[in-house]
Amino acid sequence: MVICRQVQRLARKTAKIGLSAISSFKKKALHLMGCLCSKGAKEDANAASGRRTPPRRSEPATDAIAKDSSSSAALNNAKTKGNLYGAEKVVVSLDARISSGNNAEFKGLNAVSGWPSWLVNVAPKAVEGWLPRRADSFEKLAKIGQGTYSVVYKARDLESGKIVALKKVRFVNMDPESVRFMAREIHILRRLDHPNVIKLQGIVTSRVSQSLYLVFEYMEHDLAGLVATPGLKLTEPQIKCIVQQLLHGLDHCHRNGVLHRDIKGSNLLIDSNGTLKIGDFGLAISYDPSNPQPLTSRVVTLWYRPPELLLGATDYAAAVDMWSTGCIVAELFAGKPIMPGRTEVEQIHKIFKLCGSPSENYCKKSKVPETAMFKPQQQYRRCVTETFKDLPTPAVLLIDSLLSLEPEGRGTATSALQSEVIRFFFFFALSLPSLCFLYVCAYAINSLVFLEYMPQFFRAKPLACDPSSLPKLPPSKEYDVRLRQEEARRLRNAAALGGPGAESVKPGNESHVVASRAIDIAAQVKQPTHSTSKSTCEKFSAEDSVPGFRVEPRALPTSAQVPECGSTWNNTGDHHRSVLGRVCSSVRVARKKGPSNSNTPQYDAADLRNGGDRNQRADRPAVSSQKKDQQEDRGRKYKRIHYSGPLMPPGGNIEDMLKEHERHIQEAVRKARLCKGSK
Ligand SMILES: Nc1ncnc2c1ncn2[C@@H]1O[C@H](COP(=O)(O)OP(=O)(O)OP(=O)(O)O)[C@@H](O)[C@H]1O
Repeated sequence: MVICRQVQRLARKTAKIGLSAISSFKKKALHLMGCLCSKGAKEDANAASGRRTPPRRSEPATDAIAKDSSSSAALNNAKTKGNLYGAEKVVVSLDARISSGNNAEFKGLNAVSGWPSWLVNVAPKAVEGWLPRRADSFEKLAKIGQGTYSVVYKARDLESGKIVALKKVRFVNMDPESVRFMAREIHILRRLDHPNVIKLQGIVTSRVSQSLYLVFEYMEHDLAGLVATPGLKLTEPQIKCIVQQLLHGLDHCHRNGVLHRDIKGSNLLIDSNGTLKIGDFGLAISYDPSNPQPLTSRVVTLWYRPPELLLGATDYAAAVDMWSTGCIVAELFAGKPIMPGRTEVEQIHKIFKLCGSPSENYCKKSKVPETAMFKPQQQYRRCVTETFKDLPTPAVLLIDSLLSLEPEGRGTATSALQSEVIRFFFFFALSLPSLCFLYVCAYAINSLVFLEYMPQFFRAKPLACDPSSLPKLPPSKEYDVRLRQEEARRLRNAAALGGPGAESVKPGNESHVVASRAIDIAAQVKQPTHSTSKSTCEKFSAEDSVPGFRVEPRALPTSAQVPECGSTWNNTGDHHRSVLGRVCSSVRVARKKGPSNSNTPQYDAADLRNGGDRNQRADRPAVSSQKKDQQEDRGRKYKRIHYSGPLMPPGGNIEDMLKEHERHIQEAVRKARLCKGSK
């Protein structure tokens, strides 16, 4: 009887699960339909083929994506969030008119609703169904982050009393292309809804500046800041917990046809409860695996960029995010970035040194003809397992699979999480003795299907901890680490030069203690933070300063550490330090020697924010070298054409080029030293 009842209950539960699975499948299908006609992807396609997408004022880049959010479901959703996005009454009245399909009328309504015309004219769908929040309904508390295109503030929502993050995005002369790319970010954010993906809560328009504020839930930490916390060593269960959340978030993005294309520590935000959320969808794009479109290869921050993108691939998918995930997993265990290349050339060299030279098959399969040229003369053997031999075996297996040169070898976020499903299956089967045959099946499936291919990372003990068991620390961000480094350097320079400020760091002086403490802190910082090309963002308008909080323009950090190439990583190893940031752009050097990229895809303004200027942050040192130009003319910056393609001239020799490249770096470092000495 008991067994009978249990079976009945089980049947009912299964039916429920089945129904919810069907409805979630329907939802996903709807999402997918939305992205099938993604113009974001088309734009990338145009960019890759060298065509410039003419600005179409009535049809923004992300128009098609927005069809999804313009559905009555999305509007209903907006209604439920009436307070956040505007008064419910107004949204309801919008609903009727929008559904009439009169776009012009909608634009007018939006203008009436308070959206600036430069936004509704270019990207009406981005804000469809939402009403703007007023800037004065927030109180800025502090600047907490700075990105390439944005400044992030901690703020208080005066209506709800909640603490939020305001990401301020400024546009240059309301350039329609930049607005369109911004709109794409908004579209993508509105489509995603998952506990491990940052939620866009609303948009604030500013009357006094040509900018928008995106309102997000406030997150205390980012992973880059956490990893760089002096003295902090994450335990294996904590690392598993972080990676698991990251994979869940990525799984949601990929299932919804979104590639993030910038997975890195500073974009993985963690709140005070230990919940990780993927943030910064500025480079994200909608894609349809069944109808792939060429995409720009100039995405993903250099250290986390997969080999195929470095080689100029334009046909790629979710595997690019999986490579970055592999770099993150290894970084969490090693306590520092594993492949901190200074240039694209150095980056690909580091990859080959760790993951082995590409095979003949890889070169043949690669759709980028230049791949074969990158085959180093000296054959590198893959040494991922040796390099990480001190790490737990399941972790090494996971890293090894995620860092596959072949994108197909990296698996998917779903497959990386599969072992979890199996664990659940085990539990389920064990809890019902009458169904113990399921246990046998589960075991058989697991050993046959997964044991060989799946890293058993999440199944092996120790298991992932609960997010609430992640370290409780004061708010820490990559930005905080940078500030600490900058302050230490400033004090160090002042002491060395004996100039103004030197007095305050004389021994015996109390400030000296402060200075040496700051230097200590900088010395303790385990990981270099990523300098970004914020030349333009560093000029703050009066609007940026808030009472009691003055925002000072800051110099960029110029030093970072570089571990020995090919060295073995462990959790305790000392970090090699080296001077960076003064390196001339060897990428430019390489390109100067190269052909005039005749057979290289040209990326036009359509992808500027995406693969062009925005991505310059990826090539950090190269960015620094361009900083001056950018300061000179921000407007012109948006007109520059960037391209991705061969890093080497046809017939060139990779070894010679690397030697030449190294020589240029050494020369630049020597010059910088001389310069410093002569001051
Ligand atoms: N919701 C949030 N809560 C707290 N801090 C945040 C939030 N969103 C972003 N930040 C902080 O601001 C920084 C910059 O934000 P974000 O990455 O979104 O901007 P970006 O211009 O795209 O930056 P980047 O060019 O570095 O990718 C992040 O690294 C993070 O530390």
